Amino acid sequence: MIGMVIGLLGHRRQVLTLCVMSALSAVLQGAALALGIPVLRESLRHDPGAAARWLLPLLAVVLFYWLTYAVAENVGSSMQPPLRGRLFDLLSDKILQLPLGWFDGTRPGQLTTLISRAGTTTQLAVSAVLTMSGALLPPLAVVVGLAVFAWPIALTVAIVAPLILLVQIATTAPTARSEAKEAMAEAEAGSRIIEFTHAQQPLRVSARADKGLRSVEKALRERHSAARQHILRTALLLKVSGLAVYLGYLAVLVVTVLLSAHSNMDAPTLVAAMAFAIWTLRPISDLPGAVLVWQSTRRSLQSIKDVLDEPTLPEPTVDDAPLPGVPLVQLSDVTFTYDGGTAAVRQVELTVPTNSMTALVGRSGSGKSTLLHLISRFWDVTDGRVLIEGVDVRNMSTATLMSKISIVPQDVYLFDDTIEANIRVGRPDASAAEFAAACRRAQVDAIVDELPDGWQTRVGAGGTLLSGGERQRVAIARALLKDAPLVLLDEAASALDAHNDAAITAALGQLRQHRTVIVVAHRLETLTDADQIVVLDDGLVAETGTPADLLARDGLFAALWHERERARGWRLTS
Ligand SMILES: Nc1ncnc2c1ncn2[C@@H]1O[C@H](COP(=O)(O)OP(=O)(O)OP(=O)(O)O)[C@@H](O)[C@H]1O
Repeated sequence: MIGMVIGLLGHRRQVLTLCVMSALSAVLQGAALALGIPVLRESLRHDPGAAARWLLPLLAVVLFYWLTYAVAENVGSSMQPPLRGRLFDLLSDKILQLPLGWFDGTRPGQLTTLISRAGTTTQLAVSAVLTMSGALLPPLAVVVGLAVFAWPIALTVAIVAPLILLVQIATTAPTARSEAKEAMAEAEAGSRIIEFTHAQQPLRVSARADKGLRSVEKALRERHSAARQHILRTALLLKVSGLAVYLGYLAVLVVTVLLSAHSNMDAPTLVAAMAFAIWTLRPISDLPGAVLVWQSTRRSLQSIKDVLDEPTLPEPTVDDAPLPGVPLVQLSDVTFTYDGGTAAVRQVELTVPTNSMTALVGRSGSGKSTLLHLISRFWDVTDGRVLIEGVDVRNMSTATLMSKISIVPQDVYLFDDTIEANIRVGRPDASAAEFAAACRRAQVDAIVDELPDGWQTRVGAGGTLLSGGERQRVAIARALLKDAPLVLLDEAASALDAHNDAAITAALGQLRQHRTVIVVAHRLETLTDADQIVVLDDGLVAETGTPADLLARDGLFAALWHERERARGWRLTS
């Protein structure tokens, strides 16, 4: 684990100083106790002079012990903030480098748990070093001391102590397993509770709230049973290891009795040796707890290491220069397969002329969002090339690529901050006039008029104070303010209210005036307004053309169009 801490977090000198000082102080603690053996023996012999002669070295060892322990503790506590800081730095740097696609699914939840536990992990790693050395080394030093005065008793301890350790190791392994199982059950129960709170609306609408509750109850029951099993195993471990230690005491007593009968060792030597031998076995009972802490800290460090080892997308050292006069976006023979899945998009050819609007259409799962993600390099293509201004996105730094793209996702995430701060994320140094113009064009000022504190209204975590359509308008204002040449927009799949629908149509109209827009289109207005429609079917481009051409062709687009038209009760008039 020490190598892992150094490998992950550096601070080699402090970590090694901590280990050396902890080990030294533990050995000195044992030596101080070992020096107590002759003091006790000479006192029992009523020879205070001889006993006093041992007191001076004893005092020197105690002082050194105190000094090294103080240094170890000081190093341990003073290295906590830098270790924790380094861990947060590493994790946050990694978050910035990980491909955006990595954050799909359950990973953000796991990352949150890791980050929230990171502080405790470094603390536990340091205290595990102190506890382990304190439990192991002093008994060893005392055994060496015992060997000088009463070797048969030292030999007994040297045989009994490893046996006690073996018993403890045998009982610690299942306890470690039950601890890991409990941690997993706890994480699962946490996820189920979060899911249950988030899914209240659909659950109640479908009158299935009890079903959601049942899954929470099941997870809680499993967590309860895992916790119970862990408590039982821990109790058993403590009892069995306690019993092993008592049997060890008994062995020392038996050997002492045998020595009193069959050896010429005097009573003071026997009593002193026996007392310290019994003491030697005591700290061994602290070991199981220390080993459990050691193992769980190791597991936490391993999870952190796994995240840090996640592959990042390669970054070029120098960006390729954009080519003049080429279409803004070109996809050439693009195929992409998610880990372990089948190809989500296949052999896609797509040209998006500068300052045009391209609408991606297709049934659910046909690959529309995947195409948007590949253009913004959430992932690298499996085959083919994505070109922006004629440059392969793999030959562009993330900063350059992101300066060219604004993304308006379907589920817009807003920070728990004011509405103004959320829009200014697009371009923090925008002037007041630029900010006002972007908000007007995205029709956000109409939203703000209704809010209690105007632009300074806080929108809540994720933006829950606003409706989905309003959040998209805020994201469009961000995109207008950022002024990137390419806007990738994933329209909300669910129907918007009439007011938001009209506002989004107007905002999109503003966006497309000076920018290239690629939109995953769910609304008929967007389809009518698009310069080009690309219809995807099971990852393949099935049709490409203007809305009128495709309707005339009466193929997949026409079928999708009529489905949506029926759903809205609309009819194409132009
Ligand atoms: N992160 C992922 N890991 C694995 N498979 C994925 C992932 N995201 C999407 N897929 C799969 O890739 C295929 C294309 O999905 P994609 O989300 O691009 O389709 P879509 O047309 O945007 O669908 P929708 O309209 O429902 O959003 C689907 O089969 C989907 O299950």
